[in-house]
Amino acid sequence: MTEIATKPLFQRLALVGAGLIGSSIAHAARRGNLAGHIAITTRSPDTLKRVRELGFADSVHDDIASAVAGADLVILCVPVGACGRVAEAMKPHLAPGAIVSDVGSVKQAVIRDMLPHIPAEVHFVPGHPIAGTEHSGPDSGFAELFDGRWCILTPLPDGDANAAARLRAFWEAAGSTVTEMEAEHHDKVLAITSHLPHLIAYTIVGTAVDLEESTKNEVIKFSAGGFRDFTRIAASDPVMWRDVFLNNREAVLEMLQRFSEDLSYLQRAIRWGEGDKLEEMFTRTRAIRRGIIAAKQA
Ligand SMILES: NC(=O)c1ccc[n+]([C@@H]2O[C@H](COP(=O)([O-])OP(=O)(O)OC[C@H]3O[C@@H](n4cnc5c(N)ncnc54)[C@H](O)[C@@H]3O)[C@@H](O)[C@H]2O)c1
Ligand SMILES: O=C(O)C(=O)C[C@]1(C(=O)O)C=C[C@@H](O)C=C1
Repeated sequence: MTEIATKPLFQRLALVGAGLIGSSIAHAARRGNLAGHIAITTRSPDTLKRVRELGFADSVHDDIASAVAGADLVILCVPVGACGRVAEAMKPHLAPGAIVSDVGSVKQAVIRDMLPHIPAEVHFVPGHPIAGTEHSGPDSGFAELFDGRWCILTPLPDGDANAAARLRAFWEAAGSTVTEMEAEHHDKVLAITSHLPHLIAYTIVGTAVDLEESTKNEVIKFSAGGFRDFTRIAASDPVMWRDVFLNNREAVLEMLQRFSEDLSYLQRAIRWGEGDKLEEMFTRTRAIRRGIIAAKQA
């Protein structure tokens, strides 16, 4: 159970981007009384209209200047490739002492793109909630998204410790368990735990779709269990994931190289009938799954 704060942690929370993550933060902030006022802005007029209809913000702005003005916490919830441009646009309107954060799935590229646009008297604390779904847009958000999930902060080495502590308190009150990491390490870890699995899902579903017509029909008809899980992941937002791969190129390519080598090893074992090698690998991976479940129950 998450607690409801008696006094809001922030006076005015400004969210830039009202998709799955932006709208979920608004819902979670409302649920926990985390902000005295929730202001939202986003790029498309259709999304702005929908956010007004859904009513999860106190004010909805068609310009970034009025949304971030007077905010003591600003969180960018846009695709990682757009973070630099958004930071540049909001720079002149940020209040001194404000905390600026983001939720991008990649950290080094976001820091590289945003940092030049952060005024000296504003505190930049990058972040990444490890929580999501395959859905996008303002209708997809919900208050419970972050409950029991990790949120990784990657504070800058010379950043303000008090600002990081305040952002940590915000995410904890939103239901998350917060940890800190260096941005480079974050990008490596997420490349294998999140980015590569998405790339594999996109590939396997694409391969199935490219099969000749008769087989394809069978794939759809009998898609249960394993393949269905891949189709869920492969339904994730194309723009978001395009930006993730373009902005975490080095780490993803490194993990992809290692993955390809391991796949070739299994391919060889199948070709030469080396059942012991297959069994040994599958036994190791089963133990990992069981370890994850046991850790969750502990
Ligand atoms: N979806 C997930 O599972 C997940 C999980 C954790 C973090 N993230 C990160 O959160 C961020 C947002 O992802 P999402 O899932 O909410 O995506 P989404 O597609 O649901 O929403 C993106 C929002 O950003 C807006 N937008 C796009 N470009 C913009 C710009 N230049 N200026 C202003 N608004 C702009 C869109 O209109 C939309 O409202 C991404 O950086 C992503 O890497 C996503
Ligand atoms: O649960 C899902 O659908 C997700 O893909 C969430 C997921 C992940 O890979 O775990 C996706 C991207 C993020 O940056 C963080 C979380």
